[in-house]
Amino acid sequence: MNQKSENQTESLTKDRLEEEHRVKYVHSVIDEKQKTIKTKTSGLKESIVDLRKDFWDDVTVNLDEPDDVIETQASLKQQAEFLAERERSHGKMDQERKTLERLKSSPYFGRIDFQETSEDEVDKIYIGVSSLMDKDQENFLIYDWRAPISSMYYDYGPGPAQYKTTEETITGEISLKRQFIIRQGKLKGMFDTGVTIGDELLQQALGNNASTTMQSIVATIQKEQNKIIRNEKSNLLIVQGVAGSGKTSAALQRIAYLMYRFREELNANNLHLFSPNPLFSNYIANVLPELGEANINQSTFLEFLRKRIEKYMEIESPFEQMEFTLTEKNADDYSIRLRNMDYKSSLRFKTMLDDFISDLKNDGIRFKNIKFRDQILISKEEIYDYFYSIDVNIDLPNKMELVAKWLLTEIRRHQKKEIYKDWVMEEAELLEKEDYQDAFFKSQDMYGDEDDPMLEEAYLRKEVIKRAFAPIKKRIKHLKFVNILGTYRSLFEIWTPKNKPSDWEDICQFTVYQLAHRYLTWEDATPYLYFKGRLLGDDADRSIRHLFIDEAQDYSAFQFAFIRHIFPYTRMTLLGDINQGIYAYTTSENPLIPEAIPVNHERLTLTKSYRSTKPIVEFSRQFAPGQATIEAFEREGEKPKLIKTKEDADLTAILTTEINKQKNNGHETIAIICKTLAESNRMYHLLQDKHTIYQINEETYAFEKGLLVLPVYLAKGIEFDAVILPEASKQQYSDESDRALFYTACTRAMHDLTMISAGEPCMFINEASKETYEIN
Ligand SMILES: Nc1ncnc2c1ncn2[C@@H]1O[C@H](COP(=O)(O)OP(=O)(O)OP(=O)(O)O)[C@@H](O)[C@H]1O
Repeated sequence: MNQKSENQTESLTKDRLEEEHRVKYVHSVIDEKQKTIKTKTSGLKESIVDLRKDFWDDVTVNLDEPDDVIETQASLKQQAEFLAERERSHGKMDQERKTLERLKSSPYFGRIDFQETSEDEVDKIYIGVSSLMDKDQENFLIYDWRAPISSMYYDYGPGPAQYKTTEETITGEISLKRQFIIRQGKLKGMFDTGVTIGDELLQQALGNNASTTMQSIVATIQKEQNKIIRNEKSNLLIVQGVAGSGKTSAALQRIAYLMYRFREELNANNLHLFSPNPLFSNYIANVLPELGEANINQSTFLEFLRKRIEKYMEIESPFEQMEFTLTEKNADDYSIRLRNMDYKSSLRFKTMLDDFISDLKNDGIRFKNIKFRDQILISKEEIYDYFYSIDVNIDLPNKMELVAKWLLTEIRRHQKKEIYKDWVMEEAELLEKEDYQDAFFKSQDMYGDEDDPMLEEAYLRKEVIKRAFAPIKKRIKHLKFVNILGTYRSLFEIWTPKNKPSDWEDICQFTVYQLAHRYLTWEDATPYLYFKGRLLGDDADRSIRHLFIDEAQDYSAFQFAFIRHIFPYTRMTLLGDINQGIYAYTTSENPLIPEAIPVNHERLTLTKSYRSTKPIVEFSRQFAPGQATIEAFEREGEKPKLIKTKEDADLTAILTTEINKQKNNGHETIAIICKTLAESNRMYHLLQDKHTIYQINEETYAFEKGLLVLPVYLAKGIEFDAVILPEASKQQYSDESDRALFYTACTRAMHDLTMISAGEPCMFINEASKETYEIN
C-alpha cells in the first residue's frame, strides 16, 4: 500500500469512528428523551383519568337563580377546557413518543456539510425522517427531510448550493455529502456521494425482494423526483413518468411534504387520492404512517361515483368494461359499444350534454308523481307546470329548490285534508303503548291538565299523519321528485342534437337499452353524474384542498373535465404514463398529453425506471407505445426469457418448472400476469391443485407474498419479484391495441421476466432485438 492510499484509509477509518460515535450519542439522547416522556405521560395520563373521574367534584353546580346558572356554565366550561388542554398535551407527547420510536432504529440517512456564504463555520446537517433537538433543545441533531435546508441534500452534490426559506434564498458551498445505513441503532455502512444520491443505497433498496406494501423512499429521493415532491406553486401539476420511475412514490412523499410544510392549514382530511384499484389502496397504505403522517382519504373513481349515483342503478366497473373490450369481440353489439365508449369519453359529448341541459331550461325535464297511499297527490304534470312557470333565468338547481319548497307547502295542505280520514285512527290503533302515553302527556302539555279523549285523539291523528308523510317530505327535500334517469334517457330518445356523431342513432339505441335496465356502462357513469349535478346542484367537496390522481392516463377526457368541475378550487397532482394507457378511450384528449389541457399547468417528466433491472427495461422499452425516452437504472439481472412451446404443449408442467425455478432463485412474490380475467381463471384452474396460488380479482384488498395470478389491469401500480406471462403468443396479444397491456405487464417485474408462447410469439416480442432476451 502506498503512502497516499494509506492516508486515505486512515482518514476513512477516523471518519467512520467519528460517525459511529455520533450514532451512539444520538441514540443516547433519544433514550433519555424517551425516559423523560415516559415519566411525563404517565403522570399526565393519571391526571387525565383523575380529572375525568372527579370532573363533577370540581364543578360548582347550582341552578337556583339565573346568576347561578351562568356561574355553573362558566365553571363547567373552565373544567372542560382544563381537561381538553391536558388531553392535547398528552396527544402531543404521544406523537413525540412515536417519533422517537421511529428515530431510534434509524435516526438519519444523510449528511451534508454546508458553509453559508457569509459565515465562517461549516454546519454539519444530518437528515432523517423527523427532526431531533439536543438535550438542551438548542441545536438540531437531525433535520427533518422536509425542512428547507434538507432540500440541498437531494438537489446538489459537493460544490455551490442554495436553498429557499419562506423569506430568502440562502447560498453557500457543500463540502461533503454522505449517506448512511443505520439499522437497529448501529451504523452498517456509509458512502460519500456526488450529485445523485449514491447508487449503493439505491442498489440496496431496489435489489431487495418485492414487498406486499410499498416502502418510503426518503433516503434515496432523486433530484427530478424532489422537484415533484417539493413543488408548491402549481395548481395543476402533471407528471408523465415511465413505468417504475417513482410516480406513486413521489406522490406519497409529496403528500408527506405538503402536510409538513402547510401543517397549520392542512390535515389528512383535506387531501384525497384517487387510486386505480382497491388492491393498490392497500399496497400504499403503509407509506404515510411510516413517515409519521396520518393516511389520507383514498378511493377509486368507481367508489366515488357509486357513492353519488342512485342505489338502484347498477354501475359497470372499469374492469368489467375492459374485460368486455378484450373478450367479447364477437358480440353483436361490440362495435357499437366501442363507438359508445369513444364518444361518451370525449369532450364532444360533454358539449352535447351542455347543449341539452341548456335546452332543458325551457322544456323537457321529467318529474315523478308524488303519491300517497296509492293516490297521486301531486302529478308530474303539475310539477312540470310549476317548474316551467318559474323565471327561466334562475338556474336549474335553484329552481329545483323552489319547487321543493312549493311541494312541501302543498304537502302540508294535503296533510290537513288527510287528518280527518278514517284510516288515520285505524293506524293510530296500531301505535305502540309508549306512543299512547306520549300522546296523553303531550296533549296535557298542549291543552292543559284536562284529561280529554278528544284532545288525545287529535294528538294521535297528528302523530300518525306526521309519521306517514315523513318519508314523502324527506324525498322532496332530497329532490327525488325529479326523474333524472328519465330526463337523461330523453336525450337519446327524443332530443335532436345540433351536432351529432355519424353513428348517433346506434349510440342512442344502445344507451336507451342499457338505461331501460337501469344499467350505467362505465363510459356513461360520469356523464350521468355530471348531468345529475347540473340539474340538482353539485355535491362538490370543497374541503379537499389537494387531489392526487394516480394512473391518470386511465381517465377519459370527460372524466377529467368532470373532476375539474366537481373540485373547482382544489389543487391537483396528476401522475401517469401514457405508455400504460390500457383503456380503449385513451385518446388524444387524454389529460397527460401536453396539447390536451388548455388550462394553466406545470408538467414534469420522469424518464428513468427504477423498478426493473436494466435488462428488463432495455427489453420492454423497445415496444413501449409512446415516444417517451426511457432510461434504465444500472441494476444488473438476467435477460428476459421467452419459452417457445408447441401449441399442444403441457402448460401446467412448463409453468410448474418456471415457478419452482423462480422460488429457488429466492423470489418471494411471483405473479402470473394474464391479459384478461378469463385467462387468469384458466391459469388458476391449471395450477390450483399443484401450488398454493392466490387469485386476485377486482374486489381483492390485500395480497400476501407467494404465487399470484391476476389480469394485467389489476396489477397496475404494483410490482413483483418475478413475472410470468403465460400466454405471450400472437393469438393472445394480436392487435396493436394490446401494446400498452403487454408493456404494462412486462414492466411489473423487478428482477425476472419470463414469457411463454405456444406457437408464434406476439409482435411486440418480435419488435425487440434478439440480443435483449433469451429464447428457450
Ligand atoms: N428514489 C428512489 N429510491 C428508491 N426506490 C425508488 C426510488 N424511486 C422509485 N423507487 C422504487 O421503484 C419502484 C417503482 O416506483 P413507483 O411504483 O413509485 O413507480 P411508478 O412510476 O408509479 O410506476 P408504474 O407507473 O409502473 O406503476 C418502487 O419499488 C419504488 O420503491
